Amino acid sequence: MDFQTKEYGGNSNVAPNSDHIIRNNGEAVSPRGDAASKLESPRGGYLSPLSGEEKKKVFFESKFQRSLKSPIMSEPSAALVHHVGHKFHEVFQTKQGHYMDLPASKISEMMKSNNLDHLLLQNAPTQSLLSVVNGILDESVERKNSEIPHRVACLLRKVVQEIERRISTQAEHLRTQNNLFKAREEKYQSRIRVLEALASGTNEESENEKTNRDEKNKFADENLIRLMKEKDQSNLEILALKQELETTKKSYELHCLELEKDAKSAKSELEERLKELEHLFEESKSKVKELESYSETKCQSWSEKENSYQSFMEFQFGALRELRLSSDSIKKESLKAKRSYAEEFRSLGVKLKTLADAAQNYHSLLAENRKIFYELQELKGNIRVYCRVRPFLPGQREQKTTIEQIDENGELIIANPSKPGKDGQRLFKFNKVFSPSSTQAEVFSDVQPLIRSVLDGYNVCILAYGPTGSGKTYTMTGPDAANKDNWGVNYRALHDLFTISQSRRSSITYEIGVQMVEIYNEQVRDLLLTVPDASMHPVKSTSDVMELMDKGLKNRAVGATALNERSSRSHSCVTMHVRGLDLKTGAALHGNLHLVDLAGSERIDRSEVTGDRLKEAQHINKSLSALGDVIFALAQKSPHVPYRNSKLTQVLQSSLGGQAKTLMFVQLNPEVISYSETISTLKFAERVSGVELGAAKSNKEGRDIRELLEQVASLKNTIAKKDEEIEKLQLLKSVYPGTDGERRGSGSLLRNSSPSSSRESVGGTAKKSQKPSLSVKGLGLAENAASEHDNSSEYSDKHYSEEADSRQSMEEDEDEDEDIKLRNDIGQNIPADDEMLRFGDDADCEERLSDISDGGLSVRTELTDGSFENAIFAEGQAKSNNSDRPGQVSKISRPSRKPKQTASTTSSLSKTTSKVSSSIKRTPSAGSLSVKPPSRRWQ
Ligand SMILES: Nc1ncnc2c1ncn2[C@@H]1O[C@H](COP(=O)(O)OP(=O)(O)OP(=O)(O)O)[C@@H](O)[C@H]1O
Repeated sequence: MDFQTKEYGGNSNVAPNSDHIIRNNGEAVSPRGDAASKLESPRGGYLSPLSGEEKKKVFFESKFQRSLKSPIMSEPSAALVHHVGHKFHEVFQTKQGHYMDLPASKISEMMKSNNLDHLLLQNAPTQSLLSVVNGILDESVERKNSEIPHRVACLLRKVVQEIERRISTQAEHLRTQNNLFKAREEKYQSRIRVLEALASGTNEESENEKTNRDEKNKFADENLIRLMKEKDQSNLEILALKQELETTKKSYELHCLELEKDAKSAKSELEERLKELEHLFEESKSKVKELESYSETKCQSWSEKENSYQSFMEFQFGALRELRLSSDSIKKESLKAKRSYAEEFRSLGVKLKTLADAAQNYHSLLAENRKIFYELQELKGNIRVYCRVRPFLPGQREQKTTIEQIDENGELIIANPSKPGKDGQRLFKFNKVFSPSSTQAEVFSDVQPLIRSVLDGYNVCILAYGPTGSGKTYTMTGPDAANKDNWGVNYRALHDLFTISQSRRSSITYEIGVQMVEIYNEQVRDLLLTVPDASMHPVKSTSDVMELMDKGLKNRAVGATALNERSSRSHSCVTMHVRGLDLKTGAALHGNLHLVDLAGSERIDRSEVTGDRLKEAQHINKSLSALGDVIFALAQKSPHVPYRNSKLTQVLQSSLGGQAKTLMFVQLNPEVISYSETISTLKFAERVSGVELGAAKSNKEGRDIRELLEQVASLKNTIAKKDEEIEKLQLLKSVYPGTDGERRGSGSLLRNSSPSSSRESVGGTAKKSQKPSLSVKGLGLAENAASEHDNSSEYSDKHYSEEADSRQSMEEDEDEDEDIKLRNDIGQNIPADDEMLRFGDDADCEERLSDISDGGLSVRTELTDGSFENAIFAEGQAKSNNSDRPGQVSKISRPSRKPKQTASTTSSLSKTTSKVSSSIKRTPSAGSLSVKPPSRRWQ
């Protein structure tokens, strides 16, 4: 039975073939799926315009195909058929043509209704089943015995049963279809009948109507074709959509697979994570457990601690209670003690007040006493000596110094670099010592009162003495291109003079003139003019003076030495002449101010000079030596002072020996290399500070010396009274220890003041003969000395009369002869470069003023054999010794300046003197006698 052939029987385009099956989409496909055997669809690309019958057939066929696809047909879908058929062939044709050899197990498996092979059987295409049947039958035919094994028979039966089942199903379906067709046919028949009736009823209709109907039919046919086409189109679209759906399904499946894969990997990941988390959870659990146990132990220990603290606190509270009790009692005790202390303090306060009052009294007395002492000093006229130590210069590498100590009270300790320790130290005392750090302003502040006294009619002389490069010019003038801050004494003094004179102009009118000379190689030169006479320049202001001074400084002879790059090779002297007129009283006054920058006192061997420089140095040293002689003579109160020995001493005569106020700056180099120079300079300075010039006297009219002496006497009485008071205060203070310093101070002051007053009575105010001795005409320096007699002379009158000159020169000649003799006798003709050292050498014999009392002076002379000899001079006695110079204590132990009184002619000298003289003979000079300054001796 070939139902498919039957179905396609009417289609001329399709060759009915039992090897073809109908697919779901209506295509006839060979069971092998061969594309070449693909049947062309009646609605395919070969579609031609169909007749009405053909259209009906096509319509029918499509319906039939749909019914074949319906679930009534047990034929599986084309894809399934293809798949299952393939599988089915695999099962049965693994050994082609050997159905008989199929294993029994396989066949029995296939028999089982739930087995896969059974399913294969059920779903296999009918053609395949038939080919199996045919195959089996062919095999049995081929085999001679035609025996079919039981298992194959069973299989055959099964296959046949399946075919039967299908056929019966198909038959059933066909019947149903047939019935359906019949019903439809009837329906169409009735319609046809209706149409025929209609057609017969309209036979009479006109030909036109027939044409119309034909047209309508034609139109309907066309519509049908169009619809059919549309339908085909729709079918194609549906097919495409289906295919699309298939591909979408596939991609969806793929996507699903991917998703599934992702989900699987995510799942595995999550599972791993979960495992990890579980692991962590486990770990945390164990940690929590650990922590719990730890906190438990902690809790235990804390509770233990709490207990112990509790007990400790209780103990502490107990102790605190006890402490409070004891502190209360201590408080009470302390209050008691406080009260008693307050009581004691009160009484102490009362005592202290008494003491403070006493101290205040003491201090005022002290200040008063000091003032009196200074006044006395001024009246006494000692040459003031200020020492100034130069700092190390920039670039000076050697920083070792000989300056061991500088005290405010004017003490200076010099250390010998070759003798370390106390043994190598030497103490000097001056009015003031300025350290290297002292400023120009500080230095000037100590000079200022002297400068001011010039305007009151005093003569003032300020000298700078010291070795080369020690800062003499710096102190007097200032450094090169100095500004106001580092102006030296000169500029400041002049500035001060002008400032004060201006401030006093309502009561006194002043005229000021300036001179500037230098002494170079024993010649006096005017620095302001090129002529030898010193010119006097009236000046109106500081700037006038500064201009003149700058001019003068430029003219000054300077040269380089090994010790100083720009060494002053001359002594320079700036002199200010001040004349004042009191507008109220009509009194006239005149004062002079000498500002002297001495040439450097260098050792020739150190300065390494030759030729002209050597000559300069020799002159410088000679003049300084002459200055030393004058100082020595003044210190010794010698009746003869050798001013005439040098131009320098002549220029300074009035300042050194007159009633001028004289201040000497002793400049020191701090370097170790300058040690011997320093010592020599200091020894010289020491001598200078011991020189008494007598009371300074103002060159004011109507002022009498006697008044001053009376003043001194009354001052002495006042000092004596104050001393008594101080002694009383000291006694009072000794009751309250802790004020020793003051007591000591007072003591020292007592020691200073008392002998000075005594000494005053001896040394007193020596009135010295004043001789105008300067040969330089018009210099006016000697005017100071002659001022008492010269008040009426005109300011411009600078010349002394011929008569005076000749008289003076006779006297000077005598003095000079005497000096030369003396110098020859006592061996002073030592080399000029070493002359100043005469004052520095230690004497074998030392004269000490051991005790000074009001009535006289006791001189204690240390003899060479170590014994001492005392000589006491009363004021009268001294006077009788030297009627010209009352109170002078010269020639006690000093060898006579006369040749007959020297050590070589000892016959006229006393035993003591001869002893001293013989000791002096052993020293190179008479100047080696050491006369200590009063300030040092009295300590
Ligand atoms: N107090 C000081 N502060 C700073 N520098 C100083 C001081 N004293 C001196 N000097 C410097 O030391 C050097 C030498 O000083 P100065 O020329 O004044 O010495 P001097 O004693 O006048 O020398 P000479 O005798 O050779 O003329 C200069 O350069 C100077 O500026």
